[in-house]
Amino acid sequence: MGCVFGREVSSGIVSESKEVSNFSVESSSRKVGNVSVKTIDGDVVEVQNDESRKKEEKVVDGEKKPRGERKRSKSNPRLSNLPKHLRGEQVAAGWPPWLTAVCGEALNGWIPRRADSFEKIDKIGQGTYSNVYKAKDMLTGKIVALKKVRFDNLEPESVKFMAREILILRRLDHPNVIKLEGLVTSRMSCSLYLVFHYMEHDLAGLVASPEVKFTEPQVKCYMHQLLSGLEHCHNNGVLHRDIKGSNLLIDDDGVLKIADFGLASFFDPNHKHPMTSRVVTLWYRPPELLLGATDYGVGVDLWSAGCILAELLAGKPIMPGRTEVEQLHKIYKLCGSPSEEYWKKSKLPNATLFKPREPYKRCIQETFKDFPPSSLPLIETLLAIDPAERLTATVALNSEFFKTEPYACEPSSLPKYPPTKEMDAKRRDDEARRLRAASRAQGDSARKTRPRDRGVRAMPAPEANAELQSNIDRRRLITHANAKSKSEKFPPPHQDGAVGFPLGSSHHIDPTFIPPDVPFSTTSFSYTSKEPIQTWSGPLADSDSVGATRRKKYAMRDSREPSKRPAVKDKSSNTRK
Ligand SMILES: Nc1ncnc2c1ncn2[C@@H]1O[C@H](COP(=O)(O)OP(=O)(O)OP(=O)(O)O)[C@@H](O)[C@H]1O
Repeated sequence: MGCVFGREVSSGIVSESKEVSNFSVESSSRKVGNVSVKTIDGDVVEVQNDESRKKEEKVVDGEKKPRGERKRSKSNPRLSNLPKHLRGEQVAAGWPPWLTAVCGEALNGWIPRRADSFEKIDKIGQGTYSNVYKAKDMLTGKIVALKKVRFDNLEPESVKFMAREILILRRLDHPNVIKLEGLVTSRMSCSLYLVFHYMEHDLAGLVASPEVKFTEPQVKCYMHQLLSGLEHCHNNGVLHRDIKGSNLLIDDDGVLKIADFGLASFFDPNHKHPMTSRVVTLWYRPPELLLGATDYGVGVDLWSAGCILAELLAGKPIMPGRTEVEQLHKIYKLCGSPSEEYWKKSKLPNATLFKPREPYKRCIQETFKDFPPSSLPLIETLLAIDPAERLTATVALNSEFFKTEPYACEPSSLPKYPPTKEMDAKRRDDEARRLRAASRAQGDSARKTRPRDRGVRAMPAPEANAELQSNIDRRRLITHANAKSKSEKFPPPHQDGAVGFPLGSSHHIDPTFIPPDVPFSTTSFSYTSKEPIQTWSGPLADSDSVGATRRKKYAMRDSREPSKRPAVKDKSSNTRK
């Protein structure tokens, strides 16, 4: 239940909204008990019970708020504000009404693509709330990526966040930002597919690949593209809030595109709204978010960009923390602890919990002494503890790093890599694990066939994050609502026990958890350009425990989902996204 069946009136995206109105369609609404059924030309397009409809109206549509809560609101860039008659035209064109209600503006000029006008080739990615497929567009012959987004159309928040991603993607238009090329709605499932240009690689996969070692011009080339994409997002009032290697996609022409706007948010530096601090994958999360900031800006993305720059030069992630507490200590150890002035001015919610007794000294120059000298001032700026000192993407693009020889290479001159997605690295791990198991079965020591430790993948932050039980519960609700699509199910509640990470502690980080310095003395690293890339992420463990870790990780894949969208589920916090 809870599915909305979008009527597929045509295939192909049209560029003129006029064409949309050419469809003549009869629509009607009727009530069966407390359930409303809407039909268009005899097809059921929406089934909702009164309760859920009220909830949805209250949240997603300012005009329909119940009496007493109604306010004449100004145009809110976070929501779609399409006039009713245009919405009607969109419904007539085959868009599900709930979708036009939440992101009608983003649908303008488009009509829905039919699922059967694409041929699925392979599953190429699995995200927190999506599966991504390589597919062929049967109309154009183009290879595309189809991102199947999971959501429940009766859950206003779930719809709202899905809509936000679409609205944001439609507002951005830059060579270094992934372009949303169309939407597919299907009668058969509750899912919606987002159509993107197909990208062969992602930066995390390239960094993890044993064959790849970037030169300075290549690092500059990727960083220039990343910062250009970020500059565009920020200038258009969008914070990405999840910059990390696996969200930086690269095509065979070396073009980098920022992808996955699932956590992105509109922001207006002149009209600030509190936002959730539970964003950005742990290793790339800036200190202010770990300290609970809800008033932040472009600095969060710039911090992540600084982590990426250092990672590209080091060949491994620079601060792979396993918990929020450990992450913060890694930051203090490398970047120094916040100054007294910063503690005073920032008034961060978790400041009292995390103010070290003795200040930590900043040691970026010593730690990265073998990096190209022109990279150090930029790393220093991007990894400034005070977000105000990180400046902007535009300033970073004008830094000495890009003006000093050797210059950035052209994207087209970058090597042509074999497919190297994070997913490919996972496949490599699985294959290595299979080989180990086979050799163990033959009585061989598993350690003899152990592949490079480098294959042991990082635990992405959402997995390492502490989760709120309410988030998990909410996911379960969505699961039940979506029970139709079997393969998309989340694990039943009893399997959540396999997660292995503490639940219910996201805003309550137990300071007693900090062992005096044990985790931190083992995580220091030094970089020399001559060193081969070594084990680059995740805790080292013997082969057996590696197997256990991976089993845990896969068991966690679904249960970690809530942390990806903390504000959606984190009812205990007063934050808005
Ligand atoms: N346009 C694309 N071309 C090729 N692969 C893609 C494309 N978009 C996404 N992918 C692959 O699918 C994966 C998941 O996509 P995406 O990050 O957008 O989803 P998500 O559910 O938000 O994931 P996550 O939880 O990892 O952030 C990506 O890491 C990437 O490997």
